[in-house]
Amino acid sequence: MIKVDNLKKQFGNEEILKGITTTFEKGKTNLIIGQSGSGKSVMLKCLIGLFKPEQGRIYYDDNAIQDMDEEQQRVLREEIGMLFQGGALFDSMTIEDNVMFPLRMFTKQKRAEMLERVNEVLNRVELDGVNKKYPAEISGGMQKRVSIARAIVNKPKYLFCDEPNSGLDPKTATVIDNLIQRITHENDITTIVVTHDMNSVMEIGERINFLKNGVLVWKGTQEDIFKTDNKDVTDFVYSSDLFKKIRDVQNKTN
Ligand SMILES: Nc1ncnc2c1ncn2[C@@H]1O[C@H](COP(=O)(O)OP(=O)(O)OP(=O)(O)O)[C@@H](O)[C@H]1O
Repeated sequence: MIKVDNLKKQFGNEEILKGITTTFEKGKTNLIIGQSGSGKSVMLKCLIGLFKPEQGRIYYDDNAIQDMDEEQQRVLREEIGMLFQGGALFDSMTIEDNVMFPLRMFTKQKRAEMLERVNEVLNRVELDGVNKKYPAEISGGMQKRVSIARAIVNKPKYLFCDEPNSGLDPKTATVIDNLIQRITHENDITTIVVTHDMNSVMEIGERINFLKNGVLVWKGTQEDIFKTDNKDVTDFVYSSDLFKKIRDVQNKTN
C-alpha cells in the first residue's frame, strides 16, 4: 500500500499538485487519470522520489520516505518496478540482457541464477525464446511485454506504469493492460498506472484517482465512473467521440 498525505509540488510560482491525499491499495491496479497537464506524471515522479515535493508525506506500507535514511531508500528502490512510457529498452542489448539489467544492478546473483529468473519472467509474459533478439527485431507489443518482464524481474512490491499503452493498437493495449492486472493480482503488488486511456479505465480501473489541475477531484472504481454525475469526470469520459455515440444510442433505445 502507498499513502499520500497532502502532497504539494510547485515549479517556480506555479502550483502543480495542490494538496493531494489518497491511498493506493495493495494487490490492485490503482489508476491516476486526467487530462493532459493535470499533474499525473509530476505525481508519479514525486511518488518514486524523482521530484521532491514542497509539502506532504508519502508512505510506503506505513514508512514515510521523508524519514528513511539512505540505506532504507536504497532498499525501497529495489522494491520498485518501473514500466516507462515507450518501454525504454536498451537498443544495443539483447532482450535477455535488458531483462537481466535490474538483477545485475541490485543483486549479487550468479549469471546462471539470473538467467533462470529472466527465463521465468519471459515465460510469464509469453515471450519464450526471444532471449538473443534485439529490441528492434520484435514488435512494439512484444517490446512492451519485455519491459514488463524487466519491471518485475526483481519481484517488486510496488509497480509504476507510465502510460503503458502509448503507441499500441487497441487490441495489443488490452493484452498489456490485462497482463499488468494479472501480475498485480498474482504477486499482490501495489500497482499504479498513469493513463488517459479510457480503454484502460474500463479494463483495469479497480481504483481510479481523477486529477484536474493538480487537485484530486474524484475517486472511485470502474463501475462508479459511469454512474457519477461529477461533471469533470463525465466530461473526461465522454470526451471520446465513441463513448458519446454509445451513450446517444443507449439513450435512444432506453
Ligand atoms: N520539470 C518541470 N518543470 C516545470 N514545470 C513542469 C515540469 N514537469 C512538469 N511541469 C508542468 O507541470 C504540469 C503538469 O504536467 P504533467 O506532466 O504532470 O501532466 P500530465 O497530467 O502527466 O500530462 P500528460 O498526460 O500530457 O503527460 C504542466 O503544466 C507541466 O508543464
